[in-house]
Amino acid sequence: MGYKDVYAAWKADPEAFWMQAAEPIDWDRKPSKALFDKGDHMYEWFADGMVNTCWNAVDRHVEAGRGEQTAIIHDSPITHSKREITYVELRNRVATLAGALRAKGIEKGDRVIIYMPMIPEALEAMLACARIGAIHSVVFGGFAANELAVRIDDARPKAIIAASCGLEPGRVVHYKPLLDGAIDQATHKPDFCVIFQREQEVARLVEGRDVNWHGFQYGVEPAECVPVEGNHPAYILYTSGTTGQPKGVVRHTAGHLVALNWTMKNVYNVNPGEVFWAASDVGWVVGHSYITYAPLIHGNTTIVFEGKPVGTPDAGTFWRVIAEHKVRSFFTAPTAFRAVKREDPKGELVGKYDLSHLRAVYLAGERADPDTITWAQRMLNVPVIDHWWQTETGYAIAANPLGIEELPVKLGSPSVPMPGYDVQILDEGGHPMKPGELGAIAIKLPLPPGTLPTLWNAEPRYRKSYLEHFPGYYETGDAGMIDEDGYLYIMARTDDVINVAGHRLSTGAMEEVLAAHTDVAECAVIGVSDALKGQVPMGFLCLNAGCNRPHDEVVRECVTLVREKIGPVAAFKLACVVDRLPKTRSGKILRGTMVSIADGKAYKTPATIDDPAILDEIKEALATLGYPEKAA
Ligand SMILES: CCC(=O)SCCNC(=O)CCNC(=O)[C@H](O)C(C)(C)COP(=O)(O)OP(=O)(O)OC[C@H]1O[C@@H](n2cnc3c(N)ncnc32)[C@H](O)[C@@H]1OP(=O)(O)O
Repeated sequence: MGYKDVYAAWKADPEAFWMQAAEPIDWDRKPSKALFDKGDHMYEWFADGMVNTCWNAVDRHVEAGRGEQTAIIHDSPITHSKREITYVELRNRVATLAGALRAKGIEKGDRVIIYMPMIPEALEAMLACARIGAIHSVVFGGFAANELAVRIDDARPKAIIAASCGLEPGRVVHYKPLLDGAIDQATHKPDFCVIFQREQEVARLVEGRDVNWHGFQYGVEPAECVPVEGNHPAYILYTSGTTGQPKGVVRHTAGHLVALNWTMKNVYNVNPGEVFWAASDVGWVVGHSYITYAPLIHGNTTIVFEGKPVGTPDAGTFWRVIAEHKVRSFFTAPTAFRAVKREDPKGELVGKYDLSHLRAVYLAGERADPDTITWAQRMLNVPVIDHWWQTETGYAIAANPLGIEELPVKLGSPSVPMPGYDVQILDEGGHPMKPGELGAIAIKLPLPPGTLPTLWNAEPRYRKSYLEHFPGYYETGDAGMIDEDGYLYIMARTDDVINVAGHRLSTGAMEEVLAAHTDVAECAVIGVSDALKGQVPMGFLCLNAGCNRPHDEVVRECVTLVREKIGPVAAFKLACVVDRLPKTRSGKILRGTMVSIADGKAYKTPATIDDPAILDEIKEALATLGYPEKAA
C-alpha cells in the first residue's frame, strides 16, 4: 500500500487502524477498543488495556532471545569514551534501579524528576520509572536552577535523580549546585535525591537527603514490571508556553507505545536490530521519543551521543559516529547541519568515512531551510527528510513516510500529514482555507494515540491553549498552508514562542526575567533571524526614570540574569536600551513589526500605532547591535 492508501485506510476506520497498530505491543490485558471519548473534546486511547512500557522496551526483547543485541551505544567524544549495553544488561540494570527506587518508597503514580546529561543512566532512570509505574519528568541540563525549581513545584516529585555534572565542550556543568539551588528555591521538597557521580566531578551529598546511585542499589531486590492502565501517565515533559510558567505535557502509556512503535518502520524505515540515531538530548521530546523509547520499543539499537556537531573534535563527528556504529537512520536538527556546513562547506570530512549503511536523514525541531537540505542531500547522497512535530504530539504530524513509500521531496515542506492527523488550515473565524492560502494550522480532534491528552494539573490551561480558539480542533500555534498536492508548509508561530537552535523558548519568560531587574521599567523580547541558530532572542529595555547607570552595564546584567534564571540554552546575548517601545493605541507591543525591522524585511507601519516615530528609535537601537545584519 502506498501513502495515500494507508492515510485513506486510517481516515475510513481510525479505530481499526489503531487496533491493528496495537497488535505488536505486549499487553498484560488487551484494550477492548482504541478510542475512549470522554466528552467535551477530551480523549484517551487504549484506556482499559493494561501494559508496561519498560517490558515492551526492554524485557520482551530479552525474552524473545535478543538479549545479547546492543540496546544502547554511548559515544562521548567529550570524554573520549564509548560503551555498549546489551538488552539483557539493560534489563538487569533497570530492574535493580527500579527495585532501589521502590525500596525507598517510590510507587506507581509518584513523580520522579530526572536531571541528567547524555549518559545511558539517563535512559535507565526513565525506564526504571516506567518499570514501576512512576511518572518521570526529565529536565534539560541547559536550564538554570530557577527553571528546575518551577518544574519541581509543578510536578511535586517524591524523588529526583541527577548526575553530579554535565559536560559541555571546555566546561563542566555543575549539576549538583544547580539541583541544590533549585530544591532550596522550590516550595515542594523531594523525599530524596539519587546522585550519579561522574568521574569528572564528584558532588557533595546532602546528608539525609541524597543517596549515591550505586550505593542505594546495593543488595536490593530487582523490581518486576508493573502493568499500568493504558491512560496512566508515562511521563510529564515541560515545554515553553507564552508565559514563564512552562506547560507540563502529559503522555499516556498505551498510546505512546503503539504510536512510537508504528513510526519506527513506517516513518523511519528501520527494522528491529538496526541502529537508529537521534542526535538530540534526552531533555527534549526528540530524546524521549527517539533516543529512549521508540528505538527500544521497536528493538533497535539507540545511540546516546555526548558531543556537538562541531568542535568535538571537528565537523566530521556525525559522519564518524554514523560510520562506526553503522547507523541506518539519522535524526538531527537543521541547526546542527548548518553548524557542520559552516565549518566544512565542501564536505571534505564526509569523504573520510564509510557511510554506506546510512539510508536516510531526518530533520526536525525547527524549519529546515532549503539550503541546508540540498547541502545534506549532496553530501550524503541519501534522502534528507524534513518532518514536523511538536512536544505536544510526541511524534511526526507530517513527514515523508519512507517505510510506506518515498514521496517526492518538496523543499520547504515537511511533506504530508501522517495517519491520525487531519491537518487543516483555518482562517481567524475557524473556517477551512483553500490550498495555497496561509492560515493557522489546526488538527481536527481527536488527536491520535500518543499525543497529549491534557496538561499536568492544568486542564483549564490545556483547553485555553489548544482547544478554545478553534472548537473541534487542536491549535498547533503554527501558521502555514497546504498546497494542491496536500504538502504542508510551516511558515511561522502564531504566538511569542521562538525557536533557537531547535530549542523552543518563550520570549514571555525572558521578559519576566528582564522585568525583574531593578532598573528595568518595561521590556520586550523578540526572536530575530540568525544564520546558524534559526532565531536568537533580542531584548529591548526601557529603564526607570532617573536611572543614570551606563546602558552597557545594565545590558550586561540583564544578559547574565537571563542566563542565571533560564539557562545558557536561552542564548540571550543581544539587548539594548530604548526610551520607548512601539505600541498600538491599546497598549499592545508591536513585536511583529520590530522583528521585521530587525530582519531587514519590508513592513507596513501598523494603522493602530500610537506613535510612528518610535519605529525610527527602534531602528537606531537595532543599528547599534548590527541589525539588520548585512547578509539578511
Ligand atoms: C520535533 C520536536 C522538537 O522540536 S524537540 C526539540 C528538538 N531540538 C533539538 O534536538 C535541539 C537541537 N539543537 C542542538 O542539539 C544544539 O543546539 C546543537 C545544534 C548541538 C548546538 O549546540 P550548542 O553549540 O551547545 O548550542 P546551543 O544553542 O544549543 O547552546 C547554547 C548554550 O547552552 C549550552 N548548553 C547546551 N546544551 C546544554 C546542556 N545540556 N547543559 C548545559 N548547557 C548546555 C551551550 O553550552 C551554550 O552555552 P554557551 O552560551 O556557549 O556558554
